[in-house]
Amino acid sequence: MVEHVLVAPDKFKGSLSAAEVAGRVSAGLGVPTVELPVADGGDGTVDAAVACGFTRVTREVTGPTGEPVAASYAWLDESRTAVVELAEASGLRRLPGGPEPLTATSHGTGELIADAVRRGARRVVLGLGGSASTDGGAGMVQALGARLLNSAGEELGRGGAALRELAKIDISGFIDISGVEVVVASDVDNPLLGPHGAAAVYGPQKGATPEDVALLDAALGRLAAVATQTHGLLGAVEHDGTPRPMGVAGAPGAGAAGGVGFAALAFLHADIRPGIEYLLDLLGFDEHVKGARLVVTGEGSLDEQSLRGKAPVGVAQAAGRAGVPVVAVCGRRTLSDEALRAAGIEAAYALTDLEPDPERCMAEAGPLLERLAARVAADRL
Ligand SMILES: Nc1ncnc2c1ncn2[C@@H]1O[C@H](COP(=O)(O)OP(=O)(O)O)[C@@H](O)[C@H]1O
Ligand SMILES: O=C(O)[C@H](O)COP(=O)(O)O
Repeated sequence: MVEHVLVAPDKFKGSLSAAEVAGRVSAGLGVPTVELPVADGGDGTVDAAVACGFTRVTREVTGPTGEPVAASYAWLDESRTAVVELAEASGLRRLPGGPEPLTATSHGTGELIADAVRRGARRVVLGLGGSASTDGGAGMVQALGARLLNSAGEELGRGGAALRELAKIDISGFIDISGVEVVVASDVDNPLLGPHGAAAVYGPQKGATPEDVALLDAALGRLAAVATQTHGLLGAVEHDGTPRPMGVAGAPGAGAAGGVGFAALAFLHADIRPGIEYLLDLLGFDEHVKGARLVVTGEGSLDEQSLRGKAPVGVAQAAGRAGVPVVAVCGRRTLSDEALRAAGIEAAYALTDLEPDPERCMAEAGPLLERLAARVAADRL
């Protein structure tokens, strides 16, 4: 049998989806390939799951600003697994106008989870990243039946800032998730609070000013404190009687997606896993890499961030375990050859090597990528 090339890229954000990248690379290589578009839990995760055999389920849910949005999750009947990508319902890309750091909500993500649970999900994979909100997952758990109340017993409004008024959480109407395994796939390991927390680190990319960051951090602290006091909150008390949610607030990943990581731990009993590793398992990477002579991975920008658990490095590690060499394609790169080799990537090919004008690189990404892949083939195959 002719050994195949496994083409397993992430998207080039802003120009090509992961499936489009895989298609163009295959066309340019001109040899037998297996295409396995990948994702790390953030934008494009549902698309990657659908490309590897999941069914797309689309629902109208609440967007980050309260406007309705059509959002999808991916569903696999055999294992009754739902892949819910937070960015689909509650992502920056769903903001109809400018950012709304104080009031953006994760509500729609909770609606998608509820839909998957009603459909009979045994496992819900919740992919985090690219969120518009810093609400500690408040909207998500409200959509799942929790009531977040102020001292007058009134339901809190939308968004993170409202949590400053939180006095009580009533979970008597919470959806029954017994028998549902919830796994959070996250590419960040920040805690909920403080200088490395959700508001401080990711608030600014959602439009938060320094004052907003301070306010949101305090509001998230209030959520953690009230969650700790909430009698009967899932996972509220460890076996030895110590309260869980405050500990949970410090857990790596609790600060992902504006604190949705925290809510998933405290309310959904979730396990948090490194996004790309978990997704590669789910997409069957180890099966596909067997017998391959080369893996081609990639993403839009190969930079310092890539080294911190982004898809190409995760792919390179997994391919390395199987003894298969890896090269990467990208739109642009700032990493040196040495840094790439240390991460297990033998060489990287950038569109900007072919076309120095960044705008044309974005606009003509598809045809350029085919040409770039032909270079990879000439060098490597
Ligand atoms: N066709 C392209 N040509 C050059 N650069 C690109 C292209 N597509 C995406 N990029 C660059 O990649 C960036 C997105 O990075 P990417 O790695 O895809 O996502 P993320 O940073 O979210 O992981 C864009 O802002 C842009 O700078
Ligand atoms: O706040 C978020 O959504 C993430 O935790 C960080 O998102 P990013 O990795 O997409 O920047």
